[in-house]
Amino acid sequence: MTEILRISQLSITPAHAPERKLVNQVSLTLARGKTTCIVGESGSGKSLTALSIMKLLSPQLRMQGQIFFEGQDISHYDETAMQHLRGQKMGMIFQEPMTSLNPVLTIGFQIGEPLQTHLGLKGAALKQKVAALLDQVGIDPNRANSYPDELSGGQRQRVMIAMSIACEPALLIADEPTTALDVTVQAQVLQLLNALKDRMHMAMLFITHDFGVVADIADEVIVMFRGEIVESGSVAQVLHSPQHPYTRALLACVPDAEGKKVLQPMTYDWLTPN
Ligand SMILES: Nc1ncnc2c1ncn2[C@@H]1O[C@H](COP(=O)(O)OP(=O)(O)OP(=O)(O)O)[C@@H](O)[C@H]1O
Repeated sequence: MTEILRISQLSITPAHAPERKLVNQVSLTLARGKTTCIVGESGSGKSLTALSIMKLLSPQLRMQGQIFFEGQDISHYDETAMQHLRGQKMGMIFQEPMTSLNPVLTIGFQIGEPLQTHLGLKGAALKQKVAALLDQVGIDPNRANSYPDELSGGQRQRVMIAMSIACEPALLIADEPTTALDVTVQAQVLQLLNALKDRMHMAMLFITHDFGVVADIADEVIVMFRGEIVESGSVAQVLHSPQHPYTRALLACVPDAEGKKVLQPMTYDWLTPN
């Protein structure tokens, strides 16, 4: 296993309330060519964990712990050092591409930006690489001059994917990238991410609350509850023999064969009182 990222004892608290642990003592390792899914209900600390890797936490939050990226401790990197990593060595895609895409710039220009900034590409070489990236994510390269609002939701997410993989990052973080898409488009985007991860041999950290998605793409699974990891293991272990009552309760919410959600009342009697 080639380690790409290791988080050691990550804790995140509001600056004004250091006793309130939003993320508590989280440790995890991501390997090259593998997809690790973080699952958990809303507010369990999934996004904060992902944002802390990129050092994109709100200034109102404080982070403790260490983050190693390709063997380097990046916990104390300043903004300039992080800008060098972001978009080049680490890519990130979010649930809603319109919040990240600029509506007044063409998609070709936006896909080209990281290539200019990090790799110094310009002119014909830049145009050629943008066309190749569009093709790679399943968009006709002739659409490079389109604006984001001329595309469907699924196509916009494909543009975001093209931007995030443009410099062939070692790590791709995907925070609920398919939640806003309809089921068919969701399956296509998952398939695309999986294929790109394999082709480029990236480590992928994929955040979701959907065990159907986990079953489709995960190698490893981490279950978070109230800021802590309650269970982790291979996808087979966690999905087929979950050890923790919270994981079992989450799994019980997965829709059955007819698509009906079988909600089980969740009890928290396994929680130890603080
Ligand atoms: N800037 C902030 N200041 C204070 N609390 C915050 C801040 N950002 C997030 N939180 C809190 O931290 C907790 C974890 O948030 P996080 O966004 O990581 O959850 P999540 O598991 O990703 O949820 P979701 O699936 O809804 O995105 C939540 O209780 C949230 O309200």
